[in-house]
Amino acid sequence: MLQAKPLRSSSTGALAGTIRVPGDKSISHRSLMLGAVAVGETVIHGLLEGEDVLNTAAAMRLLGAQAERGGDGVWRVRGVGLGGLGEPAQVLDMGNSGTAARLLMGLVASHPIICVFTGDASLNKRPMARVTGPLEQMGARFVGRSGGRLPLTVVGSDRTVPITYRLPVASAQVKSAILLCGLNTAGTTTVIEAEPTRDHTELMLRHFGATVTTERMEDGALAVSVTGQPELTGRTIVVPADPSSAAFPAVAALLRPGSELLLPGVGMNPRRTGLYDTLVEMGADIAFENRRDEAGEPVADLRVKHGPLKGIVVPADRAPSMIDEYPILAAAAACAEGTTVMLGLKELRVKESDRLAMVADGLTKCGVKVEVGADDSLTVYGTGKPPQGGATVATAMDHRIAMSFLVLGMATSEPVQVDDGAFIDTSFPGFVALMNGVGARIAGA
Ligand SMILES: O=C(O)C1=C[C@@H](OP(=O)(O)O)[C@@H](O)[C@H](O)C1
Ligand SMILES: C=C(OP(=O)(O)O)C(=O)O
Repeated sequence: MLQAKPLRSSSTGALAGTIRVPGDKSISHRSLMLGAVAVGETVIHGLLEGEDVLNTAAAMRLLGAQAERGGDGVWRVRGVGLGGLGEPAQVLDMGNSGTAARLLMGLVASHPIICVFTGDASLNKRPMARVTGPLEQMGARFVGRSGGRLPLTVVGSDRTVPITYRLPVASAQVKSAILLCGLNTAGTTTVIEAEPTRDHTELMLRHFGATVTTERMEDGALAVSVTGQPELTGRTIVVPADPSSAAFPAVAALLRPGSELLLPGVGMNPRRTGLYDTLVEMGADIAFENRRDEAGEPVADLRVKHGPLKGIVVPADRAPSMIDEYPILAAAAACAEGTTVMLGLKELRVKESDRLAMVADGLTKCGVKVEVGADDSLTVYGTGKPPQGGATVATAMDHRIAMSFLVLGMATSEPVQVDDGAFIDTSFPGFVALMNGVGARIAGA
């Protein structure tokens, strides 16, 4: 259990400089998992060394792969080959990370081994039936608590069967769990998604040598198929800076008069950039410079300058491309002029915390008028003036809630305190030092 770490963020002057945001969390998890089932060595540059990803690395070692950081900061994974994962002698503790738990359950399900998964108090509340259901259809078995929560035991099988599965909820984690089980299953496994979710699993599977096809169906949905039991070969991976983490310094720069920040090499996969589209629609001055591809993923250097923001309506169909960015968007909306309406936020209720409730409560405490709709929408009434602040906000073991309110505190009349900043290390180690290095005033409270 981490020690609670209260933090206080006070109003700042202009923010200026360059922030090198750490590596993409989604891509980092996947690079370790696929490296572990490939033949030969995978070399990973820029792996996120956050708690969530370090838990994945530890789990891959317990399953028989080698995964180590070299003295040069580069990670090297020596894989066991597809189908070669061994039964772990210990419980797989995935900490705070839904991605690690759900994707790894999929990967081990097609191996004849038994794995016990657990997590921290936040992860053990999150729904797992969304992955255990389809994986059971493929032939794995699960034994655990009622209600489909961790801790639970996966009884894997080397006789899994391919399925065609239509996602009942827009989730890249569910899609990926099924594709990763399909990877070691003879035949073709297909996942149909009505709304496109992040496609890092598909891109990386191809990079390692698997055949993955994407086909548009008559109703507009996408059918993503993986051909089972390919030969995967170790690769070099360059992890881009995480657009979900870059969102925090980006919004901070937008809010503070006179600011200009450069954020180099940020991942610009179109399935991840909904927040940036939204901020530009709100009037933000963001330049996407030097657009290029790095190891199969588009990246750009973001130059963000302060300027006024106006309220807008954010449509529900944009949610999958900015699902983790609503807390920081809400902080921006609180400082904008006019009303921002965010539609289709039901999934926010099952993240590290109930993000819809936590954001609404925290903003209310900071003097911002908000409404949560019965349709899981969030309306934030911005006045164009700095919100009051002067409150302590609860974070409920949620890194993104903590960072969002620390950014808000840079712009409020009185400081904003968060009850616990310890979980920031799950996704953005070094956040406080990097932000203070460009002019923020975040300190222990
Ligand atoms: O696949 C992934 O790496 C992720 C998918 C999303 O979750 P869902 O699939 O539950 O929407 C996102 O919220 C999470 O931070 C990372
Ligand atoms: C939801 C998140 O991650 P996970 O589902 O992996 O815990 C997140 O990082 O915002």
